[in-house]
Amino acid sequence: MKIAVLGAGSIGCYVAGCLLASDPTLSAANALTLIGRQRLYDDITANGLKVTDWQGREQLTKPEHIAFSIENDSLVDADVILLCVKSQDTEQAAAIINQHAKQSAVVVSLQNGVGNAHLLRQHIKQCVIAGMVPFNVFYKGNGHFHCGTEGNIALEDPNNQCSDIIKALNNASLPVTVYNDMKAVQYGKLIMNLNNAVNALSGIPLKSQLGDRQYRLVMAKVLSEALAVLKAEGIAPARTGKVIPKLMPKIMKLPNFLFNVMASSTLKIDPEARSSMYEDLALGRRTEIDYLNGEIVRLGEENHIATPVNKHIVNLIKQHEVAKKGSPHLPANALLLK
Ligand SMILES: NC(=O)C1=CN([C@@H]2O[C@H](COP(=O)(O)OP(=O)(O)OC[C@H]3O[C@@H](n4cnc5c(N)ncnc54)[C@H](OP(=O)(O)O)[C@@H]3O)[C@@H](O)[C@H]2O)C=CC1
Ligand SMILES: CC(C)(CO)C(=O)C(=O)O
Repeated sequence: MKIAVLGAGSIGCYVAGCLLASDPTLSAANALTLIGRQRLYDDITANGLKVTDWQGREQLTKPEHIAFSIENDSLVDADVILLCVKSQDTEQAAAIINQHAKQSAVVVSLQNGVGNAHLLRQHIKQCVIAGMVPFNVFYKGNGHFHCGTEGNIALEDPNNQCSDIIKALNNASLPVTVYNDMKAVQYGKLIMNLNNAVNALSGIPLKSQLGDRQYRLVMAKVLSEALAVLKAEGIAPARTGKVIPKLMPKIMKLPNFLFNVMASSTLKIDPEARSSMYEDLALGRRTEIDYLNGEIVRLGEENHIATPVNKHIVNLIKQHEVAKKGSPHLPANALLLK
């Protein structure tokens, strides 16, 4: 099996680093190629790929064992394409797959957002598998990618086309759970991802942000709006972490001492972890806001349900995307409409 990671950033490099470190035959057979940008090409071909996690994983793959390409035609012989670009780049990635990949390749979307697999199916002929990555990965520089939270990768596999990649991921200690109803899983993850923007605007690590009741009260409002909208759409988001989505607003409202008791058993999170949207603001990149809180605003409009807090958060993120000055470090009360 030849694997290509299209969009080698935080998730792509972490997954690739775990796969390469766990199976030396992948690099010996040139069976895993990362396709990404010059910036990470320069870093990884100089420093190698180091993957660590909050539970003590520490694996290094040396530069000479890594195939990193900035050319899209490196997709040509891939049997499995792990698609790890941001949602706003999916359509362009589909065009690249159309141009360069084999018809028999299986394209696995490891992206956040609920529409990527559907969009891919509209544009490419290859088999598309919807996936979901529950854990957080943060790029620390010098080829180092750190995973700061827990969880199994979720995949669908209706026609048993993923057994080899699932085996490889499991072997790399990236356990996979196969779901029949990925739509519910993706909406469950969307619910979790509504915190990405709050975290990016706060500018503090996820653990500190969730430990602060004022930010949690913002999240309670964001989540209540989202759950009302999904209910109107007839979507029951699956539980993707330890907490049932519909209980989340209540949990967010708990006083600190009760929240901390609950979090100590359900929320395993590295003190340094931050959302991918924080990283996007920090690096002056476009964020996925339109596909996360923006999706709730869109569904709210379709169902005539007001989503003022999500709307305000979408506007704030867009404002700070344009400013390109990183996180604005806003206090919680600035995330609520006056
Ligand atoms: N980071 C995290 O903790 C998590 C992220 N996710 C999801 O995973 C997906 C990927 O996120 P993440 O890894 O953080 O994103 P990154 O931005 O770190 O990685 C994506 C990389 O792909 C590059 N890219 C985009 N288009 C192409 C292309 N056509 N050819 C080659 N490279 C390309 C981007 O470059 P450029 O910046 O120049 O566009 C970027 O370097 C997102 O949907 C995200 O929501 C899911 C769970 C956790
Ligand atoms: C932090 C996490 C894991 C959940 O919100 C995430 O998906 C992201 O950073 O994009």
